[in-house]
Amino acid sequence: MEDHIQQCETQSDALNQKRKVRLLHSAPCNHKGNRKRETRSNSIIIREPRVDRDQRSYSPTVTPNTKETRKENARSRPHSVMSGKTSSSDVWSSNNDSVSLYISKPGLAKLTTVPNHCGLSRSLTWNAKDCCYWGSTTVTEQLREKYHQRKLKKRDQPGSERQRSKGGVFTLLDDEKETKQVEVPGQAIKRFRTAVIVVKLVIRWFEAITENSYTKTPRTAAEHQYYTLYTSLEAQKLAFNKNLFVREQAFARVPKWASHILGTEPQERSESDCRRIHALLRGLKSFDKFTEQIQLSMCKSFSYQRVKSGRVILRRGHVGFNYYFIYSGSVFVNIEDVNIDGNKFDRTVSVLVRGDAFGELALLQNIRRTASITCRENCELLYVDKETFAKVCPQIFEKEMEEKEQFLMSLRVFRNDIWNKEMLKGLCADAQIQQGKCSVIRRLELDKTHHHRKKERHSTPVLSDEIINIITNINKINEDEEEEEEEEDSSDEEATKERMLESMALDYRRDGKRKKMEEKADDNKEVEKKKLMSLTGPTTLTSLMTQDKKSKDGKDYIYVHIGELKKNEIFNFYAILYPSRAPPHSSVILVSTGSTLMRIRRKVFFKIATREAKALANNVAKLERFVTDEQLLEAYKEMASWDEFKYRVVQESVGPNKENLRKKLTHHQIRVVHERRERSHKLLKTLEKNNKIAKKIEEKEDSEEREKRNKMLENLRLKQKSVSEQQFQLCKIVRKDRNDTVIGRRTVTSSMTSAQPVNPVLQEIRDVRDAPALDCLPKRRMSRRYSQTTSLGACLPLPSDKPIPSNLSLDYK
Ligand SMILES: Nc1ncnc2c1ncn2[C@@H]1O[C@@H]2COP(=O)(O)O[C@H]2[C@H]1O
Repeated sequence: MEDHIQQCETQSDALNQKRKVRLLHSAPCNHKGNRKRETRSNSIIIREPRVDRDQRSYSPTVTPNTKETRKENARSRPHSVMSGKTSSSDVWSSNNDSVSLYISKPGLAKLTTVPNHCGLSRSLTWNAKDCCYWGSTTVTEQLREKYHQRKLKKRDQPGSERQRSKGGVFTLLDDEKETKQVEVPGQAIKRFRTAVIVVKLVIRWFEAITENSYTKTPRTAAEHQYYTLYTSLEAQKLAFNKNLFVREQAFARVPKWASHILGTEPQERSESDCRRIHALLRGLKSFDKFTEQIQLSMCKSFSYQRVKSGRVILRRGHVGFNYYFIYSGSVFVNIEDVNIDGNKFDRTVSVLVRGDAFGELALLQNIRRTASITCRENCELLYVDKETFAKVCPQIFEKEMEEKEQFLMSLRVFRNDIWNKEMLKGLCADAQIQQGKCSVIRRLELDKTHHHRKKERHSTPVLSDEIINIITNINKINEDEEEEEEEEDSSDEEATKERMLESMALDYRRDGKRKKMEEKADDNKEVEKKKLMSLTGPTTLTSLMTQDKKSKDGKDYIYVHIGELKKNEIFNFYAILYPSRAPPHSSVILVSTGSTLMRIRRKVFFKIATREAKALANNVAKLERFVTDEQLLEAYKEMASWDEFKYRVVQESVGPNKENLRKKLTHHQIRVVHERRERSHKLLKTLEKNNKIAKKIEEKEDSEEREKRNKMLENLRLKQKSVSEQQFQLCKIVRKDRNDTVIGRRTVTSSMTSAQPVNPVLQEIRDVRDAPALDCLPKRRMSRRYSQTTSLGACLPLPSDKPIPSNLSLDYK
């Protein structure tokens, strides 16, 4: 806009130099002052206007609408020309130096000149009944001077009527009544500029807030690893984000029509609009739990918001105003935690995705936000305000609360006689329902004898990288801590246990890949990450294992899957209640795989529980049976030896693969191969000899000899047959040794492998098969050459001068 104005100013300066005021009128206006369609026949062009100061009216010079005048007008017309229909109160203006047209009444036009520099404006009026403004003009120096003088004069006059516009542009009002109210075009531009500045400032302010939200908010470990993986291009290449290709994602965008409806005021939304929005949102998990009536009333008042990845939507401790639904994208739920050193840090407890909702706790209980919500991916949110929420939602949440209460009542720990309704309500209010499966993993310390064995194993009992959120630093529990103190403090153990639950909604696969990315990160990031790690402890299985390896105690740990959490079971209850009393084997990890959990905070539990309730919990917890470390170790040993046995059997029956073979080839073996090769040469020579004999016999013609010859031929054929047989077998063995997957006739049974007793004939054939090549090749390429040579071995030459009888099969290829 500013550029445009600048351009116009330059143009008008140029026109100023010509000292010419040009006003062009062409198409006539109708009686309302609106411009009629231009018809050449009756249009007029007004040029070189004369301003009659006394009459305050404009007397244009009328020139005929000829071809020449039109051409000249076209040339002189600046870019800033505005044209179009005029109506009452329209202001046409191009820039501050231009003469503008203001239609105050139908058929009455006011001309306002606004000199650029001195800030003066001049209103002129003329009858614009049949006129249309087509051009721009400039105020002459002389005119400007006069205006200036007149302005000063007017200012000095005590009773003079003078108005000062908001934009600071003066409007000299004429004595005549019709010129009293004049809208100054320059003023409009000024206002526009002010508006632009305000908008710019607001945008900058928002940007600053957004920037703060990104940079000043400390990230949790989960956030950090997510952004490390999925924000850098390099990382994206390495980590394939399958979610980007999930079908649902393609459709999970609020369509344009819906965002348009959601952008309107609630009172402007029609019944059908609400129905359409309702149809769109049906199927969202947390939306579906409301009755249709509530859903419709929500649709009436929904607002729509897009939030970019990394933005903080809610901050813990803030006052709650809205209740949010996630239409697309996902968010992190972060709470504050305390680490071993007593430092506070943010920890991701959950990831909410499309269909989830958040922000109800603060509204329902009239408290501050209990957690911070940060955008994980770009999100589309729909939210209702506090008032609407208060009107429609509480019934639903009451129902949900009842369900939670019912569930708690079904548990032994929350017996009716000890836990009254109020207490249960208190628990349920804070409790979160979380989705996830619950495999229980435990860290097991291996003894020295098993340290060795473990290395031999080719599979570990650890589930996989999916098991990520691990409890740590169990050994550092301060055992002297008083029980009561522990109840109050959110101690390390509590944090540890909470971290177990953390695992339930995170994307473990991605987390697992984090380590690789960490290695690639720059120094600053490394430092940051180390700081983060020191706060939160390792968050991936890989990092935990690395830590275990590095630990100075020299102990060897493994992670064992010890079972599944069943319905109505409480996870590691005793250790959660009394961390200091818990045996060291309580290093248990809960791994999410698909069930629904209710998560009660230990702190809240102790806050609400009475003495009896605590005693009851204690009793229940004591009934919990965990396998001991010894039992686990025993089971592990058995498993390890079973694994070893299986491995050995497989090795023996399948034989060494190509890679292993290459590694295992010793000098001795190479020598053996040489010897075999020589023997195969000998065999070939014998074959050739036989062929020569056969030729000689054929040459002899007498009948006596013929019989002999026939016999010999028969013998030869038999020999040929046996050779081809040998070659066939040789092929098979060679292929088997190459570890090829051979289909149909090529398939070699395990009876042919080295693990089986060796047939002397086959042994001979083996000699042949390994004949060429291994000697002259570098070790690195041996296996390849080996395969080449073995395939060559399958094509050993046969006596070619006699056609092979049909009964001799060479169908071994
Ligand atoms: N552990 C959690 N799991 C999932 N959502 C949570 C958890 N803790 C808090 N929230 C949500 O985060 C919101 C933060 O604001 P509120 O306290 O209003 O309401 C909170 C819940 O909706």
